[in-house]
Amino acid sequence: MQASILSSNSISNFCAKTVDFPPPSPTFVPFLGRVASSKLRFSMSSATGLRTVAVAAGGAAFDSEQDGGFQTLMDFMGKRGANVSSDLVILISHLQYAAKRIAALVASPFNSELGKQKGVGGTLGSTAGRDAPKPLDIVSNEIILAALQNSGKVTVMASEEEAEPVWITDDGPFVVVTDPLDGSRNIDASIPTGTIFGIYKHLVELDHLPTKEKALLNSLQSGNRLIAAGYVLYSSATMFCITFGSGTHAFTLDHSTGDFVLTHPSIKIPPRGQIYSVNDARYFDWPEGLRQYIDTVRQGKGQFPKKYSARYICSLVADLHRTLVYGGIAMNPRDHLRLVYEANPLSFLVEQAGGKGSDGKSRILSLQPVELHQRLPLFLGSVEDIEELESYGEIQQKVNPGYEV
Ligand SMILES: O=P(O)(O)OC[C@H]1O[C@](O)(COP(=O)(O)O)[C@@H](O)[C@@H]1O
Repeated sequence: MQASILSSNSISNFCAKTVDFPPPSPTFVPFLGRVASSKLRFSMSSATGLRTVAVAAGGAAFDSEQDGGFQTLMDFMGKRGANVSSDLVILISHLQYAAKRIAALVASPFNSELGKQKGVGGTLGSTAGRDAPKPLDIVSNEIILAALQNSGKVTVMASEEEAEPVWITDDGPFVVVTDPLDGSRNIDASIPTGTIFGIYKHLVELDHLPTKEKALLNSLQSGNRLIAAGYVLYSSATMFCITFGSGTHAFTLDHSTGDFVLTHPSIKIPPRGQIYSVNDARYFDWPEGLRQYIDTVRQGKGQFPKKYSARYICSLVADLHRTLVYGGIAMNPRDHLRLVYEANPLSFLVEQAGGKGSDGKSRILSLQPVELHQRLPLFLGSVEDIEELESYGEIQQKVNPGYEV
């Protein structure tokens, strides 16, 4: 069957070609869905009939014939786009291994039994003994911690699942903050979940302090000191989305090889979307400004003269991933999400994609964390949508009655 994959009015970078569909090489498949939004170009090759040329971050091109059809996360870090230190390459390679283990865990037929044991047997306190089944977020925490330990590159890990930062080794060059399995409350319904992480430099100037103190201060660095951040989305595809401070790039897990393959180079969030994402069962606890904004865009009476749509998965990584791809706002206006583990890493990713991360008043990355598990309102998304929302004044929800669901 013949199909034209690109029309003549497509982005000027692309050459419109008629190719065999499905393509002769199955290795091409992961790229097909990205053609319109990425910087991939296609040209005909006499040998394979189809050749892929992609322009990665920093403009470095790779060629499918020379690279076997893909650019993996390891290729990207090692030689093509990110230009990161070998220490960071080692750390990320351990993190991607952890991500694959968690992806297998959340997809396991046995996970629902684990998930029901919330609050039992984990790091935060055990009442059922060592052999008790553990909830998935605790198991995920252990997987991440093991990966960081095995990397030899991490001094301290601060995790949403640990009351205190965990000191790992004195001479690791990095500090890692993480929410090992966000959205796990949805796991029984097979709704997407995600891992979030941020990477800072180890502050050697604090080395003289007692361990507890230096562990805490290393973990409380402001988001504008992040050197890398990412999330892993466990959904219909497992995606590893990362920034090293020069663009946001997403890689999709190829289950046949175990590689994360670059599918979304240099993500650019649309400057305006038409989607808002919020738990609007809380409408009557919202301040007037937020209610007015939502009422306005719902009716198509905002700065963008079309009615907005609502999407809310209640899984932050999934809600943000959709927002990066389609634009709009992903928000939680109450003091619920954590500055250190969620807001900072995700804001770094959003800013590197051209968007904004705000607490409704200030830029997230400029905030100085004062507590490890500090919570705050979070608004992430397209620049124009966030600015319009902020123009409504009070949008932070102060009433936080501790919802059960
Ligand atoms: O209950 P709300 O306010 O809708 O919050 C839902 C949010 O909480 C989360 O489940 C995170 O909560 P936890 O950090 O307690 O796991 C997000 O994934 C989701 O976006």
